[in-house]
Amino acid sequence: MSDNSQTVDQGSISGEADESSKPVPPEVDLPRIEKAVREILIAVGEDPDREGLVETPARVSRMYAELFSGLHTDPRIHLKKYFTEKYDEMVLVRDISFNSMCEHHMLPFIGKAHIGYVPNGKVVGLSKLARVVEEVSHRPQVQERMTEEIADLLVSELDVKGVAVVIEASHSCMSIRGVRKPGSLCVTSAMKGLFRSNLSSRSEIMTLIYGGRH
Ligand SMILES: Nc1nc2c(ncn2[C@@H]2O[C@H](COP(=O)(O)OP(=O)(O)OP(=O)(O)O)[C@@H](O)[C@H]2O)c(=O)[nH]1
Ligand SMILES: [Zn+2]
Repeated sequence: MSDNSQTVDQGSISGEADESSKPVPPEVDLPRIEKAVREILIAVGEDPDREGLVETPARVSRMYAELFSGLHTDPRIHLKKYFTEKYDEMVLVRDISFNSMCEHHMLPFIGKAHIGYVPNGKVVGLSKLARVVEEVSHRPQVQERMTEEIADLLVSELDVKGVAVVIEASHSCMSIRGVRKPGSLCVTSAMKGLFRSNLSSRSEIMTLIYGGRH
């Protein structure tokens, strides 16, 4: 077990540094997670002191710190910096890959987000949309809420004329356990402003997202 200092053990195996080298948010209680993981190992009938598992609680605690890092960040900051442009046509960033954790089972759901918007004078750097996805996905989530949250952020921060967020993901909780349906894909969309009110804008953005691919 590590002490309370929140410092991150760099790991003893070379090449293992990527996950553990990320800064851990000060709010995350690594020793508490370690303790809980050790308890789970005992509860499922494992010996947490056997060689292969000795480092597992510490490793899993760092992993959760990373997977839930979005609980301690504010994605709005990425939308504060924008460019004033006259461009008032659609902008689409397609195929933004993400991984999130379903809040029902704490298992990953993995997929792609597509974000389209029509600016109202404010245009953001394209990477900022991916940064928003990163932060919103690194929380315990359900796909529908994640989709709405991204759309709402663009409305509130950029005052866009319209935003369309489409997310497609496969949920491990449906493939590796329970109903066991690998290959099923969940598709959600949130349409705001003119994408909600104007059918032709809506079908145009869907064509830009899926055109020629399905
Ligand atoms: N709507 C929605 N459901 C989700 C999401 N992630 C997981 N789920 C579902 O959450 C539900 C939880 O159902 P419960 O009946 O409480 O839990 P369970 O007994 O483990 O359900 P099964 O998965 O059917 O075995 C399941 O149907 C999951 O497929 C999500 O992002 N959105
Ligand atoms: Zn689940």
